[in-house]
Amino acid sequence: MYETVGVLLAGGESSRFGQPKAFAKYRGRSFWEHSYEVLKAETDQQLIISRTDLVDRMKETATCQVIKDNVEVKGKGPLAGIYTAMNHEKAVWYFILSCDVPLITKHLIRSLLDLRHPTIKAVIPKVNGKLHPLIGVYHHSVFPFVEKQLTKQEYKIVSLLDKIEVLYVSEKEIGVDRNIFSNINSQEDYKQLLTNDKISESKLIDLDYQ
Ligand SMILES: Nc1nc2c(ncn2[C@@H]2O[C@H](COP(=O)(O)OP(=O)(O)OP(=O)(O)O)[C@@H](O)[C@H]2O)c(=O)[nH]1
Repeated sequence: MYETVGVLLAGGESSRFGQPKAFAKYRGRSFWEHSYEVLKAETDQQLIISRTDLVDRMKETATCQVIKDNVEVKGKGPLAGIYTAMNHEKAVWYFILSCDVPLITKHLIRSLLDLRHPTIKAVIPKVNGKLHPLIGVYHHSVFPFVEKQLTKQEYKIVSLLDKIEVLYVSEKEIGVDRNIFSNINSQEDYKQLLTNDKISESKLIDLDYQ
């Protein structure tokens, strides 16, 4: 049994994005590869949970197992991905990470893992009052709660957080910029990401030039 398994959630419909967002490119790499890289650096083993039609493409690059959601929970959203991962690979802790946060850093993953404690079941960022349950640490004992929620067709992850002991931590407490939590749902979000990037890159060039 591993101490920490990094779970990359890369399934879902991407209906707001209009195409599988896991494969959108940012700085020369697919979104999912950005999440995979930080998990690989900070966890003992990694697992990617995705859709049947995307699994083969990810296997070309990933050096961990890439599996599809369990058939009985398929199409039920991120909670289904968490269920599939916990059911497939036994670990003490799981770092759950979505595939649509391309600014994510290893430092953030490590900082959240460092906050694990025997009396809590999850460590979740709360940024400017907004929860980020798909960038968080979960203890294995959360699994029965996940299972029960799916049985009751209660798919919201915030409902899960209401039932377990959670340590909420702000970006200020971790000492990171809130931009790294940006998650890309729509083409508008994506355009914004690329626009911001060009601005920051040009700023860097200007600074170098001075
Ligand atoms: N394994 C798995 N991952 C999922 C599932 N649904 C969403 N995800 C992942 O969870 C994260 C958040 O997904 P959302 O943006 O809420 O949902 P989505 O279905 O991808 O996109 P929308 O259709 O636009 O809501 C992303 O990393 C998705 O890849 C699912 O059913 N299974």
